[in-house]
Amino acid sequence: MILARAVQATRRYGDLIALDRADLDLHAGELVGLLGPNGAGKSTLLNLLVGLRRTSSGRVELLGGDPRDPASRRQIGVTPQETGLPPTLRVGEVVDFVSAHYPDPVPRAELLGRFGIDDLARRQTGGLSGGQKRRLAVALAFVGRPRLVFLDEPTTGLDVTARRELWDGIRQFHADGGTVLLSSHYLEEIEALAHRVVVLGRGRVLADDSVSAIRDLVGVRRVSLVAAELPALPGVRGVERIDGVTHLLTTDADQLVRDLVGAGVPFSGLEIRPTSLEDAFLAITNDAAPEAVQTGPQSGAVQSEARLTQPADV
Ligand SMILES: Nc1ncnc2c1ncn2[C@@H]1O[C@H](COP(=O)(O)OP(=O)(O)OP(=O)(O)O)[C@@H](O)[C@H]1O
Repeated sequence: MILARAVQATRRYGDLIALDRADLDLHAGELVGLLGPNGAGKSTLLNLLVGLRRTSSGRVELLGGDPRDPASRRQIGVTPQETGLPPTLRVGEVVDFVSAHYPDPVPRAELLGRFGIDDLARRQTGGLSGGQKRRLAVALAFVGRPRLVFLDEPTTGLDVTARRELWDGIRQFHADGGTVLLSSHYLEEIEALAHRVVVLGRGRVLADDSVSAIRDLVGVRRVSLVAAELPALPGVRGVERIDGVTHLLTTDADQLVRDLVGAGVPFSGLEIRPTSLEDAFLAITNDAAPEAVQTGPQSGAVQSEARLTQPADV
C-alpha cells in the first residue's frame, strides 16, 4: 500500500527549479532515507508531500488524497528542519498542547522517555540546549500515533549519544509498523536506520535503491593520471578524459594502482581522490550544466549513473 507518492513532482521558485520531476512511492512499513547535498531539494520534496508547499507541476498524494486535506494530515507526524517552540512553555506543556489535537495521543511520559528527554518535562523550552529542543521537536512528530512520519534532518546538531537515542525512538516506531521518510546529509544515519535510500541532487532523483547498492556507488574513488595509452583494467567502472588527464572511477583504488604498475604502463601525476557522499554525487552530476538541470531530461542523472557502471574502454 502506497502511503505517499510524488509523480513527476516539480517545484519552482522563480527561475530556480528546486525539485525537478521527482518520482517517489513510499509504501506502508518502509523506513526510507532521503539523501543529498545542500540545496538538493530534500526539504522541498518533504514539504510538498506534507502539504506545506504546492507543486508547480506534477502531483503528490498523501494517504491516497491531497496532502493539504486536514483528514490526511491528521494521520502524519512532521518535524521540519527548523521548529519554533514557545520559549516560556514547559516541555510537558508543549507536549500536552500538541497532544490535545489528537484523539489518542501517546502519554507524555512515554513519549519523552522514548526520545530520552523524560527528565526535561518541567523545563521551559527557551532554556533547552539546541540538541534538547531538536529531540523535543522530533518527539512531537510521534505524539498523535501517526501512520507516517516525515523527519527533515532530525539529528542535525545532536551529539553522538543524543543521536543514538533518537535513532532508537525512530526504530521503535518503525518496528511497531510505522512508516518513515527522513532526510539526512549523513550516510551513516541512513545506513543505521533505512533499508532504502532515495538520492537527490540538484532537484532530481538520482537513485532509488537499497542502502547497500547506494553504498557501492558512493564507494567510488577517482584515480587520475596522465598516460598516453592505458590497457583494459579490471575494476574500472567508468573513464573520463579531461584536458589530457584520464580519470578512472573505481571502488578499489589500491588494486587499480597495483594493476597499473603491474601492467608496466608509463604514467605520471597520479592522484587518488576519496569521495565523500556529497563529492560522489556532485561528481556524478557535475557534467550537467545548470541550464541542462533546469531544462534537460530527467534521465540525465540516470545516464551519469549508468556511465559509472560501464566497463572500462581504455
Ligand atoms: N522558499 C524558497 N524560496 C526560494 N528558493 C527556495 C525556497 N526554498 C528552497 N529554495 C531553493 O530550492 C533549492 C532546494 O532547497 P531545499 O531546501 O529543498 O534543499 P535541501 O536538499 O533540503 O537542502 P539542505 O540540505 O541545505 O537543507 C535550493 O536552491 C534552495 O535555495
